[in-house]
Amino acid sequence: MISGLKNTTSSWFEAYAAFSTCIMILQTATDQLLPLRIRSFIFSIFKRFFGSDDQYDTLTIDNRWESHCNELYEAAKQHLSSKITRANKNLRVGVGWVDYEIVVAVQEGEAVEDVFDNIKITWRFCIEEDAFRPSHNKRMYVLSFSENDREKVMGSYLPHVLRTYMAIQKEKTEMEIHTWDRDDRSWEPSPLDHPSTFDTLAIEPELKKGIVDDLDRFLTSEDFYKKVGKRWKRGYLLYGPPGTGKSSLIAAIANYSKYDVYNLELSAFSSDDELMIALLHSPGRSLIVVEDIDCNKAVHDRSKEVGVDPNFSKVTLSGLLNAMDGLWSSNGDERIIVFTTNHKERLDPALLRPGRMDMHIHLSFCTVNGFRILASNYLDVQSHPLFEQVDLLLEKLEVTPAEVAEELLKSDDADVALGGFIEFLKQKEIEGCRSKH
Ligand SMILES: Nc1ncnc2c1ncn2[C@@H]1O[C@H](COP(=O)(O)OP(=O)(O)OP(=O)(O)O)[C@@H](O)[C@H]1O
Repeated sequence: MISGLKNTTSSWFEAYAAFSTCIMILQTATDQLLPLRIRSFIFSIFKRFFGSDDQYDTLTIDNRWESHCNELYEAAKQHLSSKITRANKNLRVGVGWVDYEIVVAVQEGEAVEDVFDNIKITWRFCIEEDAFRPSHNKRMYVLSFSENDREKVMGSYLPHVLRTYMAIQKEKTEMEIHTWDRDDRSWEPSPLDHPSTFDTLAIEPELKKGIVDDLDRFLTSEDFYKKVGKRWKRGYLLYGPPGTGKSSLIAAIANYSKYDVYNLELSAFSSDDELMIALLHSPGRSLIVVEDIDCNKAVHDRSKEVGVDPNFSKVTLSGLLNAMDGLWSSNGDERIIVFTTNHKERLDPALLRPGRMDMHIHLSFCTVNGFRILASNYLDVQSHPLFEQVDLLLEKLEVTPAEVAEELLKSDDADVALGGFIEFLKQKEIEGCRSKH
């Protein structure tokens, strides 16, 4: 009798195990073969027949919106990472940039549950592959919820997700620098890792104040820009000799505004169209930088555009200007664009005409005030008996802040470093370094 019962029980277990295996195989097959949108649709039909009376709506948040970068996608990504719980079994891990912390994200198809104002929302991350152009794979978040909650989801939940993302963006301390990946046709981020701030910048106090005031006005003037019907954008042209702090000022602007940098290396683009795509794919709250714009032949010599073989065309000045105008008229808000050049006089007048760049900022050789800032940064001294001698020499000679910084770095001992710096300046004087007057 007991052995009979055992037999029955074990056959039940065997049958159950076989059934579970079939279901798992079927689930894996459907997961792999059917796109998530179709799976969600089938799921909603099953729910309708076998589940409660509730019907489900789905919303898809693509990584691009009409060829622009979709910030709601970035917001969703950030939101989901904070909603992962022990119930989630299929996760991805990687290393973040801040302190090399372990970062967790969901695998494709993994459901993440969220509750907001008594409504339940299920999220899934999904990739739609483009078999012919893998670099064009679409990434998306699909959220499903009871159709009765649609208004709450659209009117309160998604704005809440976006607002939270924006608030975190404004507070973040680690900026990113993005470079254009031609194969992937997307921006590749890496840490900016440039400690320059307006406090460490060795430039004249009035100039510094002028830049900071302009930035403050810009960053807090959303309503003003709306009122006067202007796009919320600002352009700066930084010019001056090498080593006078153009890149340092860009990093200071990024660290101050908390905007990520998008580095437009013009030679990396094969055509004006690609440049336009890259610009349109940059998100709002970004600092778009074109460094050494005078080094791009087409950009300072429009005659070169004539007769260029279209199959091998590179970026042209008109292409750059069009892309900028396209960006200026796009909907994405809050953008700063910065051009740098060592030779402003070589730039095409089209780049300099009023309205193109809002502020032209001249960075020049180290002044006495600039030297005081560098001495404080590098040696932690605010006054020193050798300062008088340094001041007299600096007033006569053209020395870049980069040269000063390099000399001051040579010793932690202020007497030694300043003594060495004076020797360096005297040597320059003997060698006939151009004097300022
Ligand atoms: N105005 C400045 N204030 C503080 N540090 C500066 C300044 N200018 C230069 N430096 C120092 O010199 C280094 C090089 O300067 P930076 O790259 O910013 O100059 P640049 O004008 O962009 O030069 P280039 O035209 O060659 O790109 C910086 O990392 C910084 O240490």
